[in-house]
Amino acid sequence: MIDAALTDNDAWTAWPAPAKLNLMLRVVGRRADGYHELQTVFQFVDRCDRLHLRVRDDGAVCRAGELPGVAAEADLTVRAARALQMASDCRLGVDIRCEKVLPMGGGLGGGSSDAATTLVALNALWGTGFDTEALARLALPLGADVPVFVRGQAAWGEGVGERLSPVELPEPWFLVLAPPCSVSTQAVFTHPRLTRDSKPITLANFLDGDVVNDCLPVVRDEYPAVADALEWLSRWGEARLTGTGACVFAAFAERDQALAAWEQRPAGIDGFVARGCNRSPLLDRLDDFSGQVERV
Ligand SMILES: C[C@@](CO)(OP(=O)(O)O)[C@H](O)COP(=O)(O)OP(=O)(O)OC[C@H]1O[C@@H](n2ccc(N)nc2=O)[C@H](O)[C@@H]1O
Ligand SMILES: Nc1ncnc2c1ncn2[C@@H]1O[C@H](COP(=O)(O)OP(=O)(O)O)[C@@H](O)[C@H]1O
Repeated sequence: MIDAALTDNDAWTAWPAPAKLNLMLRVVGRRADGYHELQTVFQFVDRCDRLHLRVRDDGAVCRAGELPGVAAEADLTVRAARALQMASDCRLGVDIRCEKVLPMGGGLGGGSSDAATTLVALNALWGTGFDTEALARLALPLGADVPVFVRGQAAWGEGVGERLSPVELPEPWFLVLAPPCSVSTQAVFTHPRLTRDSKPITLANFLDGDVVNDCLPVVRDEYPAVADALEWLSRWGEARLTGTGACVFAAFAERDQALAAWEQRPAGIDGFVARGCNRSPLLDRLDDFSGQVERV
């Protein structure tokens, strides 16, 4: 258990929950339960939601603040905290405030990342002592994308995204555009025209430039705002869809190039420029925190 000085009084701690990009995504099959078998490459970007956590000694898990359209009981941060409590018999509780920066339902995995950050941060704050493997197992029932955020390393993913192998990739700058529409992951995966039998590829094929996202044709046809954003972005480089969208992105060697493109964006579109990272900012924060605890 950590020192009382770090859990006392108004001791809020802040933790980053970064976005991910799917640098490619192939749908290679469908399981009996309806879930799809994927091949994907995850990389983080240094654009993050910020979670504020304050340990409580009464065991309650309370959300402080609102998240539009998400009831407290459905909030992935609350569900993650409860999952950790159940797995550990921990008697401590937490107040959770999420400073939302990432667009919701955009394929950037913000909700999944919030859940992963809650698991990792509370494991440290509550002193529950799970290792990364155990936390990743707790993460999967919360969502297919949660384990990669717990592990915090860019990864080649298979299965529903839970079979992960760390990869070292170039870390370019990305211009990410968030078209003004929301795409339902479930609607894409149940779409009759979704390709579900892509031939599996290898990491070497991906590194050689095979960066197809099988969800793209369906999403582009059904969501004109995504089609427009892709068309505009393709002036600057290879325009890709992350996950099931709606966000699209392109890579740039230099930050200034990405910012120059961003300056010329079409009116009414949101987005940001961020750096690709193979190591999640969450791991750096965890190292800082652990160093702090050791010094107390
Ligand atoms: C497609 C991906 C790629 O990274 O990203 P997003 O676009 O959502 O960010 C993920 O696999 C999404 O993961 P996540 O958003 O956690 O999905 P879940 O909540 O587990 O599933 C939402 C719904 O999508 C369908 N689903 C999801 C994943 C998958 N491999 N096959 C599916 O058929 C299921 O119908 C499920 O009910
Ligand atoms: N803390 C949370 N942050 C964002 N979304 C959440 C959260 N908790 C639950 N959700 C739900 O998860 C859905 C998917 O969110 P998100 O991870 O942002 O998108 P995506 O899965 O497309 O990358 C949201 O539309 C919302 O209903």
